[in-house]
Amino acid sequence: MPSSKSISAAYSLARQRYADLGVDTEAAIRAALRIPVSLHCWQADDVRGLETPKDGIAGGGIMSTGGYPGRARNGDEMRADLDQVLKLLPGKQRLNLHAFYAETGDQHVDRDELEPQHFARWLGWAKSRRVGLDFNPTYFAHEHANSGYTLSSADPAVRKFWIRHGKACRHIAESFAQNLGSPSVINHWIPDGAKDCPADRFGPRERLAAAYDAIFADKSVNRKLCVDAVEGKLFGLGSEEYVVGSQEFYSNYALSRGLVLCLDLGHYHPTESVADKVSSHLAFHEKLLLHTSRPIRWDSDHVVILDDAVRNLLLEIARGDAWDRVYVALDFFDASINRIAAYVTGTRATRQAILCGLLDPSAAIQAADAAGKGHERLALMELTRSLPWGAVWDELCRREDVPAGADWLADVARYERDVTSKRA
Ligand SMILES: C[C@H](O)[C@H](O)[C@@H](O)C(=O)CO
Ligand SMILES: [Mn+2]
Repeated sequence: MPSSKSISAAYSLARQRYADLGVDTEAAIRAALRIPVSLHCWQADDVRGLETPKDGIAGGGIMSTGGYPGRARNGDEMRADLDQVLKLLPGKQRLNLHAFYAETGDQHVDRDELEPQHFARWLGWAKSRRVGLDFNPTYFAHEHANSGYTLSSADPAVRKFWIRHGKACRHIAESFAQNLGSPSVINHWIPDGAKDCPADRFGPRERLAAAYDAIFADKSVNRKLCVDAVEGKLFGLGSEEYVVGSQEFYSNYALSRGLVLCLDLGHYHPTESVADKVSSHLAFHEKLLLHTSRPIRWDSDHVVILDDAVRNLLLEIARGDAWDRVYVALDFFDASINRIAAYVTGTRATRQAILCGLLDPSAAIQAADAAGKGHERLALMELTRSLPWGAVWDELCRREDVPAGADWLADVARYERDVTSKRA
């Protein structure tokens, strides 16, 4: 358990070490704290949603596995858990809600009839915590998703149902933004696809483009408040062979319609570098939404750690000075470990990657490169791996009055003893 004094002492040595490389740690700390990270609400309850009591897992292309006790069972428990999580995190956080976390009491309200009032309790919580809200339509875990196709379904009734849902969600996101004074990023992801070779790859994609056009045709929604994003992937559970909303589909769709493109670290072939995609997309797209996640062999949505994929992604944003062109959000769900610790680990790792990006001695590295000294560039890049960023991180935590190092584990243990272990 590092004392405040030893944290400050280690920091002052680290500060000098970075200064020698032309890096201002004070500016990096300030910037790292300012960048909002949007916490996904669905780690709290294993992506089950609040609509109706569910015994099973959420159907539709994603799955949380594990049986660690203490998952949140209702909105109040989710919010209590999130309060605990927020106490352990430095910096600015947002909350990312999914539509099936609507709270409608005893009344059944189907997805196409959702309104801002059904999220009043979430909004009240967000207001009192001074946290911005982001949003997602829930195009899965519903009888109209059972065929494996939603917005791209060949059945016009199914398609229209989901179009109405998408439209309803945009109004909800807009109202969050109006009430909280901060634009709400709404991310559209659908599970549509085929387990095996489809007979027709064209039809679903043409229908999907038309369905989205119908959703985004609603000009009564202010696109400065409701920031629309679309998220593709390579494959999903049950859509191993064919994903209608592929990366290529969404890249072209977002560009041609002026929407934000979402890149999820779990959505590509394991050898693809998402970091390398950033500069290609930002040469054409105005903004990107980044989902930090951790795929292990497949899109398994493991808790984010400070691995090369996450570090390189945020480093790329730093080197391109593209902080105001990205939204950073989390996307993982692990039911096999304490869920509060999962949140804290994943959110801290994401913010640590942001800090590491901001601490990069890019100017020195780029100067070596420009001088044709590839060996110096390489050596400096290697040096960054052993620079004392951890001392800067601890200082950042100290200034925010949140536990440094792994001291937060004691708070997690206390909360588990007093709260989550008592849940049946
Ligand atoms: C629950 C989210 O909508 C989901 O995780 C999505 O963002 C995704 O990545 C699906 O694979
Ligand atoms: Mn995602």
